[in-house]
Amino acid sequence: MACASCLPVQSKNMPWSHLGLGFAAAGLASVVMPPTEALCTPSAAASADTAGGIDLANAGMQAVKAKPQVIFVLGGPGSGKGTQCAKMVEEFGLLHLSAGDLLRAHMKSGTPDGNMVADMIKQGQIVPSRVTISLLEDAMLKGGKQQVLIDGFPRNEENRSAFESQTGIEPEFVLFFDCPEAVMEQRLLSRQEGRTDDNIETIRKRFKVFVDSSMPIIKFYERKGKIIRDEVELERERGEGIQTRKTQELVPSSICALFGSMAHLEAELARFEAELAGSNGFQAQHPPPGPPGVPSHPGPSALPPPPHLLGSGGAPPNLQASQASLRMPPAQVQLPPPPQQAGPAYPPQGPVHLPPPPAAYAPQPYASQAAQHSYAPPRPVAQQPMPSNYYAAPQYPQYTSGASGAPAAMPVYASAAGPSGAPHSQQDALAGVKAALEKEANEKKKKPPAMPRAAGGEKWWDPTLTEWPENDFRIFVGDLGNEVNDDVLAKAFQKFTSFAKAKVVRNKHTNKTKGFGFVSFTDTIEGVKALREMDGKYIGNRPCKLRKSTWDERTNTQQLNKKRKGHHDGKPVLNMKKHVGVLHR
Ligand SMILES: Nc1ncnc2c1ncn2[C@@H]1O[C@H](COP(=O)(O)OP(=O)(O)O)[C@@H](O)[C@H]1O
Ligand SMILES: O=c1ccn([C@@H]2O[C@H](COP(=O)(O)OP(=O)(O)O)[C@@H](O)[C@H]2O)c(=O)[nH]1
Repeated sequence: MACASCLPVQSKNMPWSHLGLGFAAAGLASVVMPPTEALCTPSAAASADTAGGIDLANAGMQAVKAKPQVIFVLGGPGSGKGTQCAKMVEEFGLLHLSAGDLLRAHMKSGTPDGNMVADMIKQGQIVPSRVTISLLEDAMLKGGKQQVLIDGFPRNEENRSAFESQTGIEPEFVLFFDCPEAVMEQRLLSRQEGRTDDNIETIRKRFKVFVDSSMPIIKFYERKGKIIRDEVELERERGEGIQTRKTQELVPSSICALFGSMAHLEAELARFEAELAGSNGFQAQHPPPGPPGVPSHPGPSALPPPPHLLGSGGAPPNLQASQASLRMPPAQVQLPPPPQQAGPAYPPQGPVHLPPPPAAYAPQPYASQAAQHSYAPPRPVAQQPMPSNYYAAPQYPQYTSGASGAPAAMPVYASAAGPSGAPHSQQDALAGVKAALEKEANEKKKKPPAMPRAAGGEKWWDPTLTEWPENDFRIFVGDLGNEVNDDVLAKAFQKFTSFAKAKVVRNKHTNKTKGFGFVSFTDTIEGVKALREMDGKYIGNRPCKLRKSTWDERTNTQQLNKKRKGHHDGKPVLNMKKHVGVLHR
């Protein structure tokens, strides 16, 4: 909570500017997010200036207002804003404020405003800005965090401009969950949170309001280059309607870029430059020159370790952990030969060659973290031998994109930014994220062959089908209890000598079993025998239901395409863009 004396000033006019010199400048915004009240005391502000032993004045840093860094999370009703925000909170420890939730809480206040809000929500209308913004402002102050996700706001132009003028805050970027209405409708109708607006009549009104009033906001931020769009990929899953995915890969890249660009990388770079231009002369700070003929170069930093390496005194545990999981081995930055004399004339100029990081350091997509607890433990960082003419740049959270581990943009040293090469704005970070996403999308296109699949009138490519033996006889096993896993299923069928593989199908997001699986046999006759013998037998604590899997009939490209009207040449015409499925049935 903010200190009492500051609060009235804060929530009215320029609420954040009095926070003054700050932790953002200390490079700690990305790592340490002290509660607002801590910053309201001169001593706390002073200690923030030197937190982690970094002398800001000497590092040549400028004071940065400690305004919250805001990410707007937008999308139609039911597009998954709340769901994905919860994941981001878990991953990055951000403050999540749902405008809708705040309004719903306000509804219960029984005040005239509260009653008005209740009516408007029931009608799917947008509540006047003054109400929503004051709720958001209060919640930001109370939340006391530097990075804030604002979910479901702004919903129209009036919301947007009022927020900006009232708080002085512009979003760093805007996550937009682009989801078809049919999917949103289905989700809202089964959301079952007892909301007065999750009925078909209001849902339709909300869709219209979204298109008429909120889409212009998306367009506005698109023009400013601030939109990060997450297009929903559809995937039909048995018994669970339409599922979507993808955000898990995109969001960490975006947030990572935000953290990186906002403060962390700037601080790292400032330290790096301060070191190079330091009054002691860089020869004194760096290791002895390399072998004859090899120009000497600056070595590892003599300055304090970067904040994310400070240990328990630094970041809150969730941030430490998530940053650790995003961390990469030190980049090797090839520097030009140093000048003859030390001094400010030696910031590194020209291009910097950053080798691609090993895939092992890619942040794990949420999907693969499903079975783990909130925070992935830091993975060990294998140090590579470093040639003597390389400089080990300080570690910082690298921009990696999703499971591919491909390096996302490196706006720090490589971007065409200011004279120091530092990223000057979130635009750089955003450009980095976009480049990373494009790269990732391109890499995905190049991914190893998947098998074509068709179900429910849709056709797509499914890479998981390649895990199975070729030309096998496969049985669909239904009615499995929750206790049946791959091992239990395998044990039930292992007595058949040509048994090859058993797999229980699980929800990618929750890892919960879907109650069915597949068993594969390399020999058809044995497969048929297993099918006859095992149908209705207990596996775990329930009798199973078996039938021959017809997956192969749906994976023959030529067959599929021949069936498709107007395509008789057998060329693949499946739409690969839409689906990356996990299931087969
Ligand atoms: N990827 C997804 N696949 C299937 N259902 C989802 C997905 N994301 C969210 N949902 C469900 O859809 C409903 C709406 O999601 P929610 O996050 O509340 O949307 P919003 O905040 O945009 O209105 C919730 O019941 C949620 O559990
Ligand atoms: O900034 C906001 C956010 C929400 N709402 C109201 O709250 C409802 C629910 O919004 P929420 O974001 O909770 O849910 P969504 O409709 O996106 O699922 C909306 O239809 C609006 O009536 C509003 O008026 N202003």
